[in-house]
Amino acid sequence: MGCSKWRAAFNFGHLKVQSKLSVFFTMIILFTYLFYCLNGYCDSLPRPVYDQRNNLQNKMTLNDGQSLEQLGAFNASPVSFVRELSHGDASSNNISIANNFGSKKFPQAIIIGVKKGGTRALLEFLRIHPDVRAVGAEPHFFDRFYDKGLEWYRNLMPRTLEGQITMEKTPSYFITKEAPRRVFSMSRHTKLIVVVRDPVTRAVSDYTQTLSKSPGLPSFQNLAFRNATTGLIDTSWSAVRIGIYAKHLENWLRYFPLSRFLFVSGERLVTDPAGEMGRVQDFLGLKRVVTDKHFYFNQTKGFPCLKKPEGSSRPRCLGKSKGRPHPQIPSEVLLRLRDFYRPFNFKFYQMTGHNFGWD
Ligand SMILES: Nc1ncnc2c1ncn2[C@@H]1O[C@H](COP(=O)(O)OS(=O)(=O)O)[C@@H](OP(=O)(O)O)[C@H]1O
Repeated sequence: MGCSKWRAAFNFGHLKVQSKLSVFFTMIILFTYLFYCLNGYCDSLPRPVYDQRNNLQNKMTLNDGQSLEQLGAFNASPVSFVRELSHGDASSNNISIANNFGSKKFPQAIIIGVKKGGTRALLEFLRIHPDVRAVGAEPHFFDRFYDKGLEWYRNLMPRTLEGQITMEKTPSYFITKEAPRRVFSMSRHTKLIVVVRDPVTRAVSDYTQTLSKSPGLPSFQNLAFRNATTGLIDTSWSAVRIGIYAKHLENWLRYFPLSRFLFVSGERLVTDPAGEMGRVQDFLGLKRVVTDKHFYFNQTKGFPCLKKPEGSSRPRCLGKSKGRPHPQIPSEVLLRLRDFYRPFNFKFYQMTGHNFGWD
């Protein structure tokens, strides 16, 4: 009797130890999995079936040039819990654990230019929209990293749910010869946004940026003129070349109809951000969620800033490299440059059907 009581007690104790051990091991497995995921390795786990299908579709895209939408890749279903690393630029390098569902899709809309036009402002304003998800940093896929392949590109994208738009911005696409053909072969339905700004101011802005990195840079006029006495403009200088918008647009129009483009005025993006954002949201087929309620004019910065940027409840202006004071350039130099751009600007107004009022 006494013996069997001990045996029962021992068995019971044994069971308790066993269940404690199994709880302990389950916890270890769970924590290891969580740790694994938080370090971003979940993506390297075997892919869900839909992903393999997309991979196949990508290969088909490369072979026959058909768009992915036609093949149904944009209708991919939700995937498992994965940490999302926001690809923000240095100023918004925040890690979020949100957005566990959805899939990485090719961008349906790209801000392709122009450098110093106000592209960062536009992207940050768009990111407030709940139906827009964008890569923060510039991927430079269609100009620098095309060799890495479309899968590499798609992997850079944030996850989106059905109805959300994936976006990126890389202003150098606009002046890259191969970019139109490459974007077209990804999807001919891609919406293209170009933020344009008075090419003279843009050139000075471009020069200011280079000067901030290389203080020993020759003067603006030294770089802008091939011959100072004749006033011949050096079109090989990128700060000048980028502003010949008509020439770059011609290259894009070989692949995309005008209806696929939206030209945003860089000037109006500063003076009337809500108005310009209304046009952008209409073009993207989005509800007009971003309105004048989202902006306030920051007197110190001299630019509109966001009351509530994406992922924050505090007002925020763009970083110091946006809205920099420009060096004083002699007025005759600016006038000469303005004369140089005039015919190109008119051609651009004709091509786009929009007078930007730079002349
Ligand atoms: N809201 C707001 N805040 C700050 N800056 C603004 C804003 N809206 C437009 N801009 C103008 O954006 C210019 C920089 O353009 P980008 O963002 O296209 O530059 S870049 O090509 O990505 O380097 C930048 O050029 P600079 O003034 O020469 O610095 C600004 O004039």
